[in-house]
Amino acid sequence: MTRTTAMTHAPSPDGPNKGYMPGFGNDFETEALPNALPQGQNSPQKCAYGLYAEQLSGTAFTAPRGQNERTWCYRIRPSVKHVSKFTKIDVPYWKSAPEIDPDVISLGQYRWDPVPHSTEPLTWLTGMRTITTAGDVNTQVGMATHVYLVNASMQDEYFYSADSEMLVVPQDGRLRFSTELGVIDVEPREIAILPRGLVYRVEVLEGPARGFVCENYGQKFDLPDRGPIGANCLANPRDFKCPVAAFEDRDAHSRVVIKWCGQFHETFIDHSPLDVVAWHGNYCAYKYDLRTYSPVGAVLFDHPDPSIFTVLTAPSGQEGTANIDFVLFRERWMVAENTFRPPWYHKNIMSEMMGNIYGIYDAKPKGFVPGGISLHNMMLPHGPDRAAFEHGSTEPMEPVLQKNTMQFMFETRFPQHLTPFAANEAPLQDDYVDCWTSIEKKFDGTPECK
Ligand SMILES: O=C(O)Cc1cc(O)ccc1O
Ligand SMILES: [Fe+2]
Repeated sequence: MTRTTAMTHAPSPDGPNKGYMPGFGNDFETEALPNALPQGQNSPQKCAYGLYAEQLSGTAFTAPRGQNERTWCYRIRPSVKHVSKFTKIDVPYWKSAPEIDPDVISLGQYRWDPVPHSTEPLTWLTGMRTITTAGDVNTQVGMATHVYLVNASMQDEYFYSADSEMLVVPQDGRLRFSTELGVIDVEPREIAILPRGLVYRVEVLEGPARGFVCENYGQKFDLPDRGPIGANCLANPRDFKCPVAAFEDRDAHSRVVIKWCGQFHETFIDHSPLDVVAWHGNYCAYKYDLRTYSPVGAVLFDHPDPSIFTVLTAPSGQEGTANIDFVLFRERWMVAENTFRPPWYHKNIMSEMMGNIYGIYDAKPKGFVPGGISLHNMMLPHGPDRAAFEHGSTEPMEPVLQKNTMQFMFETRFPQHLTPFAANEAPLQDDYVDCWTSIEKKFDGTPECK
């Protein structure tokens, strides 16, 4: 995929983008101090303000031009000054693949109530609760899904994941990600993407905060090709927002935690590592407002595959078979005639993890509540519950505005394995499969539709 052009200046903080630069995968440039960014070259002998030049490579140097991502940072100290000796630490609820517990059965259809907020202080690190893992973090394939419960800000504490790109889907509360490349604030109905290797601190703007995370071990999320849909709709590139440069020149005893090959390590330094004064490049953190997603669907009959609602896709190397698809079910008109409009019954080679951001999901009018999760693993049958089937097969075929609805799916080609937390501690609904038990046999050998 070929990327679009550069923003050459930061938008006004009062303009429509309020401190963010619009565009997906753009080659951005931004500076928090005038003329901090060298022009015409990356590595001058001496940088302005005594800054150090440093490259952050998000792809192999030789990745094809359309995929090649890197950012040049002009910073108060090189990153190597932001680490000292590493010590391994325990972050017991944050798991990585392969994590296959012999006592946990992942084969099944599962649904959870929202994981309750905690009364104990929990940060982005201590509040991460892994639900499933898939693939292998060491070979950079697959993913993990998490619920985060955050009610405490990180103070003089920073984090980066060498393992993964993190897709954050808030469901409750508001968070601030102060990153090396600038500040991203997110709330429910928005998402944030934090690239592999980028250092950040997470603060609570409005708590307690809860949401979902997809930790992508593989190739980065990209916009899906639109095929015959054409140049517009679904997620439009200009609605992705990347922060302008912002830096901290602050001395304080600080802890940096690094996730690396599934293990966590800490190191202590005497200053804030968020010291990038200016940067240019196309490897960056960004956010996206899910309300700007323009769904396209069937306008006459039948129910298309849910891939029609893909927001972002992370390729796996096999064309058309994603490591992860991030799919959004949002408000839309249902107009198909002579059609069973809810999702059809289904057995899928891909594994479907779903979360409810708000409202009612048409296949499950009860039980799949905001903050809740469901998992329909590889080749396990699922579909509308009895109430949804009865409604969908008898409702008048008039246009219906499906209101108050926003759910998402992390769909992966790899089977997902439940963590012991998901199986034993999280509020698993023991009776989930009963939602299909009372589906009637309607067949009686006569040809009439029942
Ligand atoms: O609810 C699900 O399982 C997700 C889903 C939605 C849809 O519209 C069609 C198929 C599908 O798997
Ligand atoms: Fe499905």
